[in-house]
Amino acid sequence: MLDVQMLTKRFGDKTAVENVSFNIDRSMMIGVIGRSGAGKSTLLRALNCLSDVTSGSITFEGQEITGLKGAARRNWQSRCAMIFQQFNLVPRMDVVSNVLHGTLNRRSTLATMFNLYPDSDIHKAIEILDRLGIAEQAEKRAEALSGGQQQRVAIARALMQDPQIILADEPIASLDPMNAQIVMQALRRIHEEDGRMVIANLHTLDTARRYCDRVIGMRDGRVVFDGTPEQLTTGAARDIYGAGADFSEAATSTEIETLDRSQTYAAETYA
Ligand SMILES: Nc1ncnc2c1ncn2[C@@H]1O[C@H](COP(=O)(O)OP(=O)(O)OP(=O)(O)O)[C@@H](O)[C@H]1O
Repeated sequence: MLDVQMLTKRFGDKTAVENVSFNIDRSMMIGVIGRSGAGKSTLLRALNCLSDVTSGSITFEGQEITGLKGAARRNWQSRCAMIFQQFNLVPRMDVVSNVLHGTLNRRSTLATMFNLYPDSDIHKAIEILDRLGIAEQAEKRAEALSGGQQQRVAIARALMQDPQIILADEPIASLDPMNAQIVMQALRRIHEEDGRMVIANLHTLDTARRYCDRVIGMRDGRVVFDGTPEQLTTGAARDIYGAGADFSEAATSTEIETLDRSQTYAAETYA
């Protein structure tokens, strides 16, 4: 499906991604982990053709992605929707209109200028919001929603494109543990129910372990780990994060685990 070979991206003297290779042969949920500056965002942006690569190749279902221009590039970008840490919604615009923005790639300039959306698209947008549990927020301005709700609006906007791949760049980094969990569960469901591939940059080890089928660990632009969550031992994590023997996994964990523990505790207490 997705094949990345010897991908390199330099910014002047700085090599952000260096000779990265991996092959994903079926749709799965993949977590990319590593320290700040390891090259995770640069890799995702290259996959989405948001920035040109220095060398190497990316192919999806046999099609070369690197170097795509114009309409071919836009077509690829609509097949692999991107979600960002800061949601990138239009704050003053209502939720449904934000979601409908996901259809921009396939609408005429005139329709876009006059905000003309076919009824079928509006129904689809509401269905997707409903699926993500936020249909009742449809008429509100995006800025009036919580961070977790805004990220679900961003996921809904991505789903409007009916993408084969969802690329999520630190999708939960700005969220509290409860909302982080809701957003990760939404991404997991989208993968399982729709068969879409999800590739998410994650800053926490426990999130990658919990939600992903495969984890790619990056350090200084290179892939230093590629395996299942079970293979991601403390020793492997230490390599990825370049930490010493005193490495503590807790340092790369959010409070999600704590939250789960307290939920289990509550469940046990009230059982
Ligand atoms: N546009 C740019 N110009 C110059 N250097 C850049 C640019 N984008 C990224 N870099 C550098 O490339 C390296 C990798 O950055 P990147 O943002 O991909 O890392 P990251 O793993 O996503 O980190 P973070 O989690 O902090 O976003 C960093 O050293 C960064 O400073």
